[in-house]
Amino acid sequence: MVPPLAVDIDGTLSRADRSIDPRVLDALREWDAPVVIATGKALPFPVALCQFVGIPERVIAENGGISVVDDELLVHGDRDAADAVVRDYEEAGFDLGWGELDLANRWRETEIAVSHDAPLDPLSAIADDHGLEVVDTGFAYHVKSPTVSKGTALTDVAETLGVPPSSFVAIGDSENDVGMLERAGESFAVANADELARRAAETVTEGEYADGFLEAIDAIRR
Ligand SMILES: O=C(O)COP(=O)(O)O
Ligand SMILES: [Mg+2]
Repeated sequence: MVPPLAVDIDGTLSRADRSIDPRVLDALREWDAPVVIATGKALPFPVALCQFVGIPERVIAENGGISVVDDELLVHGDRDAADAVVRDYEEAGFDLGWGELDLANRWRETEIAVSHDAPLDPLSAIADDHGLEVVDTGFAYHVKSPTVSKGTALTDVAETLGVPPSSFVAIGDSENDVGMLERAGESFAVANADELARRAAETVTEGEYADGFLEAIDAIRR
């Protein structure tokens, strides 16, 4: 029997350019236990990934701000708080860096994503003033509640599935994965992972990106 899997998208199921490595699609579909897709992306992205892969919709989105598992929706974060940070950031002369049609935030309900091209220092200072924090996923900055993470969401999702979070294997690549890497019973960081994820994971794979993911699930199966 394989254990339930909690897996990040960008940097873990993807190639370096953020495209999904097609080899992971069948690997996820064939995994013989629950798969939870856990991402910083807004909810429609992991839901669509589950549908296109052909597995039940079990997802943690927005870094734990919102989750779906077996027909149940769990909401933890507060988009209004993040919007107040955006207002102050824009009043100070900065912008989120996504252009006019901001698809990164259009369907986001509990936090705000900011482009890596936007300046970080003023964003961190303003978020701090509002009691929020900024996490860097390696692909974007996310302004979020410090009490919400993929780890706190994994605890709730696991409860809904009727298993402890420690029954999961978690695989990720960045600081937004630390909470779930810590709560899972077994954890892997892919070789391209940032320092915080590498430190939180029990094992760092030799392969980068999806190569690392495939290596990790092979190791779990053995
Ligand atoms: O949306 C991001 O910035 C990163 O997403 P991820 O959590 O799937 O790596
Ligand atoms: Mg990632």
